[in-house]
Amino acid sequence: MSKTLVEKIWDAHVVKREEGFPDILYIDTHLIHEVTSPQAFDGLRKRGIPVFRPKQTVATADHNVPTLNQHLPIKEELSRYQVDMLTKNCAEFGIELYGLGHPYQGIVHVIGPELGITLPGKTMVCGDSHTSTHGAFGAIAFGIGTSQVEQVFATQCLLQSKPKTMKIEVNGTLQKGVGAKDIILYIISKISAAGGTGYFIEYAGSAIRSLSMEARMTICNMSIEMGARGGLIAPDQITFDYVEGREFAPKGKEWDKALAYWKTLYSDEDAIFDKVLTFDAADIAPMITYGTNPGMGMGIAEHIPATNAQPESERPSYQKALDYMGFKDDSTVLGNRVDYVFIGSCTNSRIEDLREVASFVKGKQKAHDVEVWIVPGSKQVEKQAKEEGLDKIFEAAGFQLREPGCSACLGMNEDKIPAGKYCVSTSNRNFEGRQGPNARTMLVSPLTAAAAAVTGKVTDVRELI
Ligand SMILES: CC(C)[C@H](C(=O)O)[C@@H](O)C(=O)O
Ligand code: SF4
Repeated sequence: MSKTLVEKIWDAHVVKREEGFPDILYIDTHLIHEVTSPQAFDGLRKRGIPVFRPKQTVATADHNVPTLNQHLPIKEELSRYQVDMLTKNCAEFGIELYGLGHPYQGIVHVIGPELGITLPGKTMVCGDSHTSTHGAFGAIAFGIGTSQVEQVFATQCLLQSKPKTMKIEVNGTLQKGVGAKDIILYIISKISAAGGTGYFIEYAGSAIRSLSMEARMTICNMSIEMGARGGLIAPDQITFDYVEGREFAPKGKEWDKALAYWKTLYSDEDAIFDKVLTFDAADIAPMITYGTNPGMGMGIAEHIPATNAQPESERPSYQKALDYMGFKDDSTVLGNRVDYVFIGSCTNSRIEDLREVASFVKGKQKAHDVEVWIVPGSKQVEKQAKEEGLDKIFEAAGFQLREPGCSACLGMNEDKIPAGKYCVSTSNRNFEGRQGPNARTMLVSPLTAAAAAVTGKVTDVRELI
């Protein structure tokens, strides 16, 4: 029987299936961080049980870490406590930790791929919604809650019912100045922040196939922002080339064996998806969000949709979102003031993102009243950026290159955007207060963020390249 890619990987991991019950699904890799693991460790302690397969668990400190002076003790008390707890728990339960100061430390969804921990065909979970990022390799990767973290610790399995499948095809060629972030913001703006609810999404089509691994990660990362359980892309030569030689990737005979299996990981020609959507890459412009969920996005030169054009029941919340942002319906955001530019997060903090920004700003200066933060996704990205001299370009432009962590993606550490300020951000969520109480977030691509940094206002990057 023909199968979708999700079905192939899922079925290969079912330990037990019983009619009328969720499957018992084997989990190959469990990633953890300081926010969603403490209660799960406490649960184990209360029950007096160990982590069943600690070698299949990897930990990092990312959400609560400062991005300046990481060698000093963490100033915020709660953050320090969270990070200390993770260190203590990992030591007690025998889990490898890439904590502050470790050369592999970084955002959990950045370090998995770069270390070769993320591989095609795997099942991967983390107590974090953006675990979908790892799907870029053709893995089933999804976020879980803290009680499920405890379940995986104890059994290396999860009770899960098989998701519905959706295929999203993007075909054709992208316009100049348009990248992966614009593709995913465009898709979410078309199907809404709830449009993927209940589905596992496979991204396909020529525009997706032509993307680098890092760009594919940007796409899969935001699957959760349309409510999907996860997103993935069938592995191909681009995937294999990326994985080969990485620290924990299979080597020698193991590599050959793995590769032979990975080459079987695609949706069969006549596989049936529960839903199929198709988009044309040429229709996608540089995107920006104007509201308080990632579905409230538009081409940067368009006008904010009219409140009257919304379904009547949604008008009050639509208007509330625009009020929060200080925007009027049917107006443009082009030229709007920008106070902060944040280039970072598990969506856009990898070396290609930094290179793209650097090549745009080389020889340019940031606008004087804008604060620009570049936060690499990991120590390795930071190191590489410096080796390539990107730090010098950022410095000359007046950008601040900080140390790795989730940073201003969410207000859980010292990096917060002040109330009322506008932040053009390469992160993935623009919820009220996400970047700090009353901060206003506009989600964009790294290139659009770089353009805003240089002009000090919302700018159509197509006019500058
Ligand atoms: C803190 C964590 C649980 C959360 C998530 O699950 O996504 C965070 O990473 C986020 O992006 O909001
Ligand atoms: S960078 Fe942002 S979205 Fe990604 S894991 Fe950290 S807080 Fe969540």
